[in-house]
Amino acid sequence: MLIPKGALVVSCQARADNPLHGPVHMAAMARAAEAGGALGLRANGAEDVAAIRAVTALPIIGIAKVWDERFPVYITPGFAQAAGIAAAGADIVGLDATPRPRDGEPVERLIGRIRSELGKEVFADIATLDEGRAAHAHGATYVATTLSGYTEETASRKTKGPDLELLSALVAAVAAPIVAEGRFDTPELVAEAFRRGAHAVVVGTAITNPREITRKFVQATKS
Ligand SMILES: CC(=O)N[C@H](C=O)[C@@H](O)[C@H](O)[C@H](O)COP(=O)(O)O
Repeated sequence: MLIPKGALVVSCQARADNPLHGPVHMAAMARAAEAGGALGLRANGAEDVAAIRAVTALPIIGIAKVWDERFPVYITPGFAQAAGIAAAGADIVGLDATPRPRDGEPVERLIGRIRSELGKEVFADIATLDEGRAAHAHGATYVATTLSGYTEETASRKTKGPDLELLSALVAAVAAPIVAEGRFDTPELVAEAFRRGAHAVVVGTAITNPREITRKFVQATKS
C-alpha cells in the first residue's frame, strides 16, 4: 500500500533505553496514531513491524536499524534487514540512501533488489539534494529529508528546526514524491512542509516520545 498525498505519517520508534521500547508499546502507539488520523506509520525492526501490522491496515514504512562502529550507515544497511522487515509486513522499505560506506552492497544495487526480489517500494532517507537525485535515479519510490543534519557533511544543518531548504530544493529538482522528515515538531511546521510541496510528512519524537516531550516541558520550568 502506498502513502497517500497529504498524509501525516507517524514514526513509532523507541530505542532499548526508552521505557516504551518493545512491540506492545509500539503497536499501541500505532493504534493511537491511526485513531488520531495518521495515514501511514514508520517503525523499526521486524518485531515492531509485525506487531503493528497485526493491528492496522495503514501503510507501514519498515526500517531496521543496525549499529556497527565500522560503518556510518545504520538504517537498513543491507538486503537481509530489508528482507526481514518485508517478511514482517512492511509495505515500504526505508533505508539510508546516502553513498556512505555500509555493511552490504552499494545502495543502488540494494534498491534494485528490494524492488525486484522483495516486490517492495523503497523509501530513501537522504541528507542532500544530490543524494535525493541519485536515490530517485536508482529507483527509490519516495525521497525523504530524514538524514539532513545527521551525516558528517550536513552536521551544520542540524538546527533546532527541520531542513525546509532541502525540502524545497528536492521538490523543485526531483520528480518523485518528496517526504518531509526530521525535526518537524509542530503542526505549523507540518503545514509549512505541505505548502512547500511535500507529498507527506513524517513526525516521530514530537508525537511518540513522551520522554523527550517531557524534557521540553521540564526545560521550561527552568527558564
Ligand atoms: C536520523 C535518524 O536516525 N532518524 C530516525 C529515523 O528513523 C528517527 O530517529 C527519527 O525519529 C525519525 O526520522 C523522525 O524524526 P523526528 O523524530 O525528528 O520527528
